[in-house]
Amino acid sequence: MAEIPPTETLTSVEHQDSTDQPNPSVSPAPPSAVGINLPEKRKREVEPEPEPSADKPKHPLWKTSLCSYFRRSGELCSHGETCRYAHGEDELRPRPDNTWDPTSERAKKMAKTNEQDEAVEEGGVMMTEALEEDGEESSSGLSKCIVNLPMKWSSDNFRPFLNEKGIVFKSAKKKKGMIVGFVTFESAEQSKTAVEKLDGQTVGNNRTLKVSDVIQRPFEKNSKAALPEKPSPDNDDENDSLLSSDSASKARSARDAVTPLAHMSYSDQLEHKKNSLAQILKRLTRNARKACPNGISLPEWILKAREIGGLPCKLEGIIESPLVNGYRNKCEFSVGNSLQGKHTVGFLLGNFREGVTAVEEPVDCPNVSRIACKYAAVFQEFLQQSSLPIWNRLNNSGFWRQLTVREGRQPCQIDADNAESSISEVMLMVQVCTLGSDEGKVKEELHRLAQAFSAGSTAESPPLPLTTLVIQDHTGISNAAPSDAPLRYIFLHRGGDCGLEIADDVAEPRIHDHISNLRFSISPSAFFQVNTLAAERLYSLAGDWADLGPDTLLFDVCCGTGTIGLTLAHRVGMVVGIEMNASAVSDAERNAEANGIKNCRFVCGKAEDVIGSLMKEYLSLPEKQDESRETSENNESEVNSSEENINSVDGVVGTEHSSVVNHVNGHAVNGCSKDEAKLEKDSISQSSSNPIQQFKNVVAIVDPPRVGLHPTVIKVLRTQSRLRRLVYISCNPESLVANAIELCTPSPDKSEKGNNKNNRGWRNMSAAGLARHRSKSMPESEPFKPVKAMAVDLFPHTPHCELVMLLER
Ligand SMILES: C[S@@+](CC[C@H](N)C(=O)[O-])C[C@H]1O[C@@H](n2cnc3c(N)ncnc32)[C@H](O)[C@@H]1O
Repeated sequence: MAEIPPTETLTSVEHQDSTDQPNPSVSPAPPSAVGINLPEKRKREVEPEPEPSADKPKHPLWKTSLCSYFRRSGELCSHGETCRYAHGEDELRPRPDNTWDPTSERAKKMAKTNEQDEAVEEGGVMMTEALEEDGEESSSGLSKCIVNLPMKWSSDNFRPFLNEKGIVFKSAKKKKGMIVGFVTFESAEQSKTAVEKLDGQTVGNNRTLKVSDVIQRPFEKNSKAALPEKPSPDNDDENDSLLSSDSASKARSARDAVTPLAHMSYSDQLEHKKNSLAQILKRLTRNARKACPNGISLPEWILKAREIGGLPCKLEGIIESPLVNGYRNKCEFSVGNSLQGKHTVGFLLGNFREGVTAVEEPVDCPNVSRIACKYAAVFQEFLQQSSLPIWNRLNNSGFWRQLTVREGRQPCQIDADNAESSISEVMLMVQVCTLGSDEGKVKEELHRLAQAFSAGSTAESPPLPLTTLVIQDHTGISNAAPSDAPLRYIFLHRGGDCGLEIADDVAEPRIHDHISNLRFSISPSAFFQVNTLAAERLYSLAGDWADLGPDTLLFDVCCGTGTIGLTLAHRVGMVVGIEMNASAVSDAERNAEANGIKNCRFVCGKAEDVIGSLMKEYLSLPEKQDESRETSENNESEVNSSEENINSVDGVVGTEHSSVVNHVNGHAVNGCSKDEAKLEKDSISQSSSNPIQQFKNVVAIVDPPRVGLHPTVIKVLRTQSRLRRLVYISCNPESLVANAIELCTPSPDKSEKGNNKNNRGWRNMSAAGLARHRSKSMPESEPFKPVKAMAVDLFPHTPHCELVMLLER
């Protein structure tokens, strides 16, 4: 485990990482415009300078960001030569992941060049789909991409623009949110004239247009007959969980796209992640300081932050992943055309909105197992001969969309050099869109596919594990399917001469994995951490920090298949798990039973809908009425008042959050519906007549999705005064920081609570700004304080990392 010496972290408020600055293009509206009464600006406290030392090794981020003082004043700051930040572009060095400080001229120039030129160099715009209009495929060479169009344009803006320029065309298409438009011509002459008239023209806000060839699909044959109807475009977002959006927006290889840190040694990767996390954590101190209401003294943790370089608490280090290569137990492979136009199963090289649909094979991606690569290759081979078309992201049409490979491991000592030997089960899930396809033909093709996978598995020696094949039917625009998308199951039983048996319409299949000697049954759509061995370390750390005992009631918020609660159940009196995905909840119940665990209850519902009632049910009990009545009444009124507050802000804030949740999960309701959640609420209130044990120690471990916790959940946790300890596990440190601002900032007294109705500027606020704003309406309650934090690397070779923070009060 690598420790962070406090002296190596930044020490001056002045010297913030420039990535901390709000994005200038989305700068928040001035306070007056959004009705926020900002407290008077606090006097900036001068923090000690780092000791310059010639023999000390340089900080890994040495001179990789511009000094904010220098940027503002153009002069050397008080640290002079010893400043770890660059005084000017000349001094600036690239970051360990080969990117540049995004606020530097160099990065801005590169971004512009990338946008305008790189996209149209040899590889075209990496748009490997052809435009098909009215069922007619464009003939080779008569389609062009126009790059660098305004993002907000749709076809309705694009076509009049072409007409205005006197361009004659057969069809033209442009999606909002993309910088690329597509035009098809009737003749080579029309195409030539368009290139002459458009290339190099400026449009909108000084955007220089480039005209490029669409990469054609030499491998695609007449597949029009099977094209389904076009679903309406409501979402352009691609959600390939492996694509590293923040590093390679247009990578040249799958390896660069999904494992952008793979060129670094593992110890350098850990150092890099730890330093990035430290920078993000400092935002918690800065924002909580800013949000602290006037007239209320700053909490001690903020005052003490200067002693640890501005961190809100000690960042204790980063726990390594036991497996560094081939660690992923789940890989989602997209189906698309490669840059050479071949049907390919692998990873997208960038974002669809930038015109990238090119998919490349998962070659040299060190996080993917050999087994997953092998099944991707088998599927790719199959697609070359299939009579059904692959999915076209541009037209939202086609049949074959995605392959997910999920692996289950036996409970054995893992040999890092032969990790594959522990993989005993494999679930293959193929996503298709059957809309408009002939059912007979679909059945035939699925049968052939099952045979191809079976043959692929037995062709290896020893044969690759293959437990089940699941077909997921999904008609949406993005590959992120809702958890209730229809499934068909094909069990593959090898036996006798026949090689396999296909059994349609049988009970939902599962695979199994092991954590802390427990066996977990996982259904196709349920969440399970992708790095099982590192997850085991994550959960045990969370358990250690939660200070558990037989008199502990543990709330496992966003519990998935119950992994955290079940692995810690033997250390507590009772676990209450909350999860919105119905399949995951039934997995959790099944897992409790299979492992003989009796002290767990799992509730299906959105945490924001059920947590208030659950806390009330468990924490307002008659036994300790005398001593707790007052508190519980207070809590009740606090929770109620927080609900009122939420409603008052919610027209804006709540809507925003739910739309994010919906967006992340792909669809409006993922798992339990609001009504089901309400039923769950009803069942909670009915069951409150049953005797429920009173617990002394109440702890919550929260493990939310990337967007973080819903504001209602934050308010319930904050205002439930019997909850003294909270362990926050996060795969997105930015949302942890935003949520912790609300949990840890002192609440304003009644007189200071501003009018929060006028929130028109919220869309432009950063997550931290929004959290500061929300903290103003936090009901009076004792804030938490950050006690310690630790990173756990679940995702070697990528910039991602889990972060755990202990909050107490
Ligand atoms: C990061 S996963 C953690 C799962 C589990 N703790 C584990 O480690 O396996 C987040 C989980 O939160 C669930 N989830 C997302 N939004 C939710 C909400 N609003 N309420 C309850 N659960 C939610 C997801 O379905 C997913 O299972």
